[in-house]
Amino acid sequence: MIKISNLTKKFGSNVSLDSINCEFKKNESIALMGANGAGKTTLVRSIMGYYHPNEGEVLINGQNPIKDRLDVLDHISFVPQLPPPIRLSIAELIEYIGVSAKVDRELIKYYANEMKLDITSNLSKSFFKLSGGMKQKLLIAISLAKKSDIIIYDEPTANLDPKARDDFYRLLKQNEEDKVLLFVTHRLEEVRDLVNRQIYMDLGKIVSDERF
Ligand SMILES: Nc1ncnc2c1ncn2[C@@H]1O[C@H](COP(=O)(O)OP(=O)(O)OP(=O)(O)O)[C@@H](O)[C@H]1O
Repeated sequence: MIKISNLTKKFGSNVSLDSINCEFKKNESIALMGANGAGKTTLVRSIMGYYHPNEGEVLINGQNPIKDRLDVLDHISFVPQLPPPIRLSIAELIEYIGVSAKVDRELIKYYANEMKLDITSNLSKSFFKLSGGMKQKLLIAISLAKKSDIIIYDEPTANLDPKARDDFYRLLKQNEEDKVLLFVTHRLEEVRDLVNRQIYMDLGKIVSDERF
């Protein structure tokens, strides 16, 4: 589903991705790990077409995420490390996602409820004014409701309390079949039951890649 060939991304003279070659296939759930600055987020962003590579390419189901951005993003659910500064109210955001990404609004509410996020009494509240954990819960609910082939999480649990993390991992376990799940994390112990492949990056390279 995702094929990364000889991918190099530099910022100035800093090589953030150094000739990465890697494939992610259906039913693979990958923990992507490595020290701060190893290149994990740059790799994730390259998969989503945020960056023009210096060399090499990414293909998602044969499509280029820069040239075919909208088509590619249609297949991806993504929750970033830090929630974006969205100024819409929760009701407006759900409506926007429902229309633009054709996500079932009721399913968003269902997953929000499963994540113990009280949407109903917060509908008019600005996303911006939610707590860090509430924002993350809503983004997770949207990511699950979108029913994408590819789910990418970049350290999504930092703001979640232990109960919410358990809820999240339970829902994810129910949703991983027939998908690629790419999970950037520093806490392997939390996702060990969820993943079947473990990749370590260091200095922009993949230094270990194990399936189990
Ligand atoms: N937009 C950018 N402009 C300049 N340099 C960048 C940019 N994004 C990332 N880098 C650099 O690329 C390298 C890899 O950063 P990246 O964010 O991919 O690391 P990471 O593995 O996700 O780290 P962390 O675990 O801290 O999130 C770092 O040296 C970082 O400074």
